[in-house]
Amino acid sequence: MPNIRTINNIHQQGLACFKERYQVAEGQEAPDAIMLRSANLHDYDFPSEVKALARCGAGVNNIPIQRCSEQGIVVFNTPGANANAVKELVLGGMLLSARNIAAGLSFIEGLSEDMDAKALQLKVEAEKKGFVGSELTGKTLGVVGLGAIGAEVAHAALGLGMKVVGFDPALSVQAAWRLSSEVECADELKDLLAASDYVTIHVPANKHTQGLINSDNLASIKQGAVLLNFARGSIVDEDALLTALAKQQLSQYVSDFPSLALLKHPKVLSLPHLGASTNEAEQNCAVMAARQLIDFLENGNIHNSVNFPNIKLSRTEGYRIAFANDNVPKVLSNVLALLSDMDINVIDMLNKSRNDIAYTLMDIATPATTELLEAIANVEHVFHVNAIGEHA
Ligand SMILES: NC(=O)C1=CN([C@@H]2O[C@H](COP(=O)(O)OP(=O)(O)OC[C@H]3O[C@@H](n4cnc5c(N)ncnc54)[C@H](O)[C@@H]3O)[C@@H](O)[C@H]2O)C=CC1
Ligand SMILES: O=C(O)CCC(=O)C(=O)O
Repeated sequence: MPNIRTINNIHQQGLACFKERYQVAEGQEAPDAIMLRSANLHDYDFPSEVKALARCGAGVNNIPIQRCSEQGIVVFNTPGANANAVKELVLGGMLLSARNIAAGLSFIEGLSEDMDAKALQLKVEAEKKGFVGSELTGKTLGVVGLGAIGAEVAHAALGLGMKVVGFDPALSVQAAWRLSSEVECADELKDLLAASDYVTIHVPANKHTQGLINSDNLASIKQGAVLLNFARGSIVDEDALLTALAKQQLSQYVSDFPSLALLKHPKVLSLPHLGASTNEAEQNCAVMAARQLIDFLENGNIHNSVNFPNIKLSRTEGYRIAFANDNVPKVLSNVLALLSDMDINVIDMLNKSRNDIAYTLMDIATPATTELLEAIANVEHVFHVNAIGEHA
């Protein structure tokens, strides 16, 4: 029975996918796979049994991808499964800032209950001029990153009557197909920043996007613009942000990632990483992650991995083995020669590669023995081998 270790709060519907065929628990010993959300695994010791990690969510900056690849651990995420939840909160963030909602709420909270009803009305009507906002319709929204979330935000903003400018030099063909032609594409980030009343960031956090919004780029931003960050804190350089706020270059920063330097800043609205915290998104992510893990553990198939190639080989007959190797010539032929020497017939086979990693699914006529698995593991450049399902 395969073991699944959970880290973080994983939606019950996702856990239910494993049925009684799996042992699933927080702190589960000898896990075949780990399911998690935002926990930081950079210093985590992966037990030797771990074959896969499933991140119930989009961002994988909390996972040491390179180390996982080296250990033959397939890392999955759940693209798009929480995009609607983030989109709705970004809209909330724009409205919070456009209509001074947080300031209005704290004004009301600060009112004395000792007033009579008439005094309360007079106070409210007298003070409301201090909270006058502006409307989103007719304003320009700049969307940095037009993937699953960026596209949803762009479309919702068009629906509110905003003009939308996007920037995404690495946009996938699939993402381009789902994007409305009403979204104007900027050639340079600076062009987007100069044109936008609101700028919202939806790129992954990685070494290329760290400090993407820096003093150089902020110097181009339209005077008084609002910056929204529901992607990751590290994408915005904090010193540059504080300077831009002090110089009124930016009027507000709305972020899902509180930091000590910004905590009490009057022009910063911070939320406690709530972008994906809806029942629907948590369920979508957990169910998608669980299904991907099950297909991997039971069939070796890979769908939505961030480090291994996508692969799907239908099950017909025979006994399945999977192996991963450095993506260099001769490995497959060496493994096939070995099978031939051992008089083992191959019924079906599929080999895919992605960057430095090649991965093969093979259905053989007889159950894989320990001897066979060890022999494949010893082929030069093979770094992981596994018998899938029932074997000798
Ligand atoms: N606040 C929250 O709770 C959540 C935050 N996120 C964050 O949002 C990020 C984006 O999520 P998705 O839209 O689902 O990912 P996605 O992979 O669908 O889209 C990301 C897009 O960013 C683009 N991109 C990458 N580098 C870029 C750059 N330098 N400039 C412009 N575009 C660039 C990519 O080409 C891609 O189209 C995640 O990586 C995660 O960090 C995601 C879900 C929830
Ligand atoms: O699990 C969560 O609440 C965080 C989601 C998130 O940040 C992501 O999907 O990248």
